[in-house]
Amino acid sequence: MRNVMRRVRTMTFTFLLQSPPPSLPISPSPQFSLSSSALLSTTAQRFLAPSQGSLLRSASIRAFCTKPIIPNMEDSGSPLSYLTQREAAEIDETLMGPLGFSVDQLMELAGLSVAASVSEVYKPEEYRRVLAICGPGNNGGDGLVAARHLHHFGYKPSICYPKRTAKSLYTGLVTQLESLSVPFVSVDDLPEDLSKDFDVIIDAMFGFSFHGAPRPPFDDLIRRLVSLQTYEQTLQKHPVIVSVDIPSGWNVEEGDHEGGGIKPDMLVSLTAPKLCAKRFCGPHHFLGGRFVPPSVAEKYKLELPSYPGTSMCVRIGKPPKVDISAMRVNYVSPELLEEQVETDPTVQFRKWFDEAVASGLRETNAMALCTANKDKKPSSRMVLLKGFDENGFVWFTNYESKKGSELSENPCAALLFYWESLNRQVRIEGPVERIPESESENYYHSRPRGSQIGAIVSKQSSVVPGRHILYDEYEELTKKYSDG
Ligand SMILES: NC(=O)C1=CN([C@@H]2O[C@H](COP(=O)(O)OP(=O)(O)OC[C@H]3O[C@@H](n4cnc5c(N)ncnc54)[C@H](OP(=O)(O)O)[C@@H]3O)[C@@H](O)[C@H]2O)[C@H](O)CC1
Ligand SMILES: Cc1cc2nc3c(=O)[nH]c(=O)nc-3n(C[C@H](O)[C@H](O)[C@H](O)COP(=O)(O)O)c2cc1C
Ligand SMILES: Cc1ncc(COP(=O)(O)O)c(C=O)c1O
Ligand SMILES: [K+]
Repeated sequence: MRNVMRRVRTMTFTFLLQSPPPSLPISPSPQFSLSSSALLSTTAQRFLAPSQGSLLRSASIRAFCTKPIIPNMEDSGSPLSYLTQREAAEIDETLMGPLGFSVDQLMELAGLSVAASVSEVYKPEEYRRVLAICGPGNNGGDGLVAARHLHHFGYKPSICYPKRTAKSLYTGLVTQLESLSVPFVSVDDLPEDLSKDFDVIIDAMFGFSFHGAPRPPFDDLIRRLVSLQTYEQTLQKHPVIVSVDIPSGWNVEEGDHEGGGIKPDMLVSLTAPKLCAKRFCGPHHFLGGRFVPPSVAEKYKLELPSYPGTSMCVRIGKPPKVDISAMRVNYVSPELLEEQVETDPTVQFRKWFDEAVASGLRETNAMALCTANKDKKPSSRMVLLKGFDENGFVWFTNYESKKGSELSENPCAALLFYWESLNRQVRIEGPVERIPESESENYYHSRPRGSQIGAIVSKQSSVVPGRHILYDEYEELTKKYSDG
C-alpha cells in the first residue's frame, strides 16, 4: 500500500509539472516565412529558362546526405503458403459444402476484395476508366462483382462478358450492373488497342479451373492484353492489368511457363495464392477473400498474413520499389505576391490557418517542432499548436522530454506547418519561453480524462520496458481517479 501511495505521489508530481501542462510559447517577433508552391514553381521556371537553364540548375542543385543511425532490425518477412490447383478446388468445395457458404457470398467477398485492392493502389482520380473482362466461370463472376463495387467507389467501369452463364447468380450480377448504367461492350466493339480507352483492365477471364490453351474469344483478348505491355517500353502511360486470382492463360501451378503471357501489374490472390503466383513479378500482390475459417487454415497448413483492421485485402510480397528521385508533383496554385500578404505575420497566419481548417484538412494544427541541444544537434517531431497571438505560438509538452531538455539548454525553436492540399507551408523561427504554470494547469484540466492519465503514464522520450507497464499504470490511475 505504501508503495502504491509513493508511486502515485510521484506521478501526481509528473502530472502537474512534467506531462501536458508545460508549455513553451514562442515569444514576440518570431521570424516568419510563408511560402506556397506558386513561388516554388516560379523559381523552377526561371531555372528552366532556355538560355541558361541547365547551367543554372546544375549550379544551384547540390545534394546533401544524412546518414541516420539505424538500430538493427530483424527481417520480418513471413512465410506464405501456395495452393495447388487441386487444393484450391477442394477448399472451394469445403467452403460451399460442410462450412455452409453459398457461392454468392464467396463471390461477393472475392469481388469486394479485388475492388478494395484496386482502390488501394490505383486512385480513381487517375485511374477512372476500368474495363473488366469476365470469363464464363466464377472468376468472371468475381470480375462482375468487383466492377459493381468499383462503380460505387467512384470509378467508371465497362464490362466485356462474351460467354455469359445462364445461372441466376450471373444474370443477377448483370442486371445489377445494368441498373447502374455500366456499359457492356462486345469483343467486336472493343478497340484493338485498349490503351487509349482504359486506365485499368481487370482480368477476370479464368481462375483456378483453367486448363489447356485459351479458346476463342479469350485467346484474342489475352493477346490484346499482352500487346499492351510493349507500351511500357515506350514510356507511354499504359493501362494497368489487374488479374483476379490467376493471370488468365497462365498454368495454375507453373505460371507463364511458355513465356509470352500477360504480365499483370497487380495480382489479387483469393483465399490463398496458387502456385503460379510464385512467378508473379509485378509490383502489387494482394490477398483477398477474408473468409477462411480456422479449420480450413489448419487442414491446409495455410500461413497467411493477417488483414489490417477492417480491410478486405492485404498486400503480400514486398511493396514496389520506387524511384525516389523521380517522385514529384505538379503544383498548381494561384500566384502569391508580396502585396497580397499581410504586413502582420500573425494576421497572415490566421488567414491561412482559417483557410486550412475550412478546406477540411485533418489536424491543421499539427506542426513540426525543431529544437537543437547545446551541441547544436537538431531534432524534430510533431506537436499540436494550441493557441497563437502576437505574443507567440503555444504548444504543450513534457518538460522532461528530449525536446523539453533541448529547449532548456537552447531556448530557440523552429515550427513548420505543411498544408499539402493547399500547397502551403509556414515556417516560424524564434526564441522560446515557458508559459505560466497556471495556463498549463488550465489546459491540462481541459483535456479528456484518457489524455490526462495517458500523459501521466507516458514518460516521454524514455524507453518503455513493455506495453503492459503502460497499461497497468493507466488502469491503476483510472481506478484511483474513478470518482472524477
Ligand atoms: N474459394 C475462393 O477463393 C473462391 C474463388 N472464387 C473464384 O472462382 C474461381 C474459380 O472458379 P471456377 O468457376 O471454378 O473456374 P474459372 O473461373 O477458372 O472458370 C472455369 C470456366 O472456364 C472455362 N475454361 C477453362 N479452361 C478454358 C480454356 N482453356 N479456354 C476457354 N475456357 C476455359 C471452363 O470451361 P470448360 O468447358 O473448359 O470446363 C469453365 O467454364 C477462382 O479462381 C476465384 O476467382 C469464387 O468467386 C469464390 C470463392
Ligand atoms: C500529429 C501529432 C501530434 C502530436 N502532438 C504532440 C503534442 O502536442 N505534444 C507532445 O508532447 N507530443 C506530441 N506528439 C508526440 C511527439 O511527436 C513526440 O513523439 C513526443 O512528444 C516525444 O518527442 P521527443 O522525444 O522529441 O521529446 C504528437 C505526435 C503527432 C504525430
Ligand atoms: C504525446 C502527445 N501529447 C500530446 C498530444 C496532444 O494532445 P492534446 O490535444 O490532448 O493536447 C499528442 C497528440 O497527438 C500526443 O501524441
Ligand atoms: K484471372
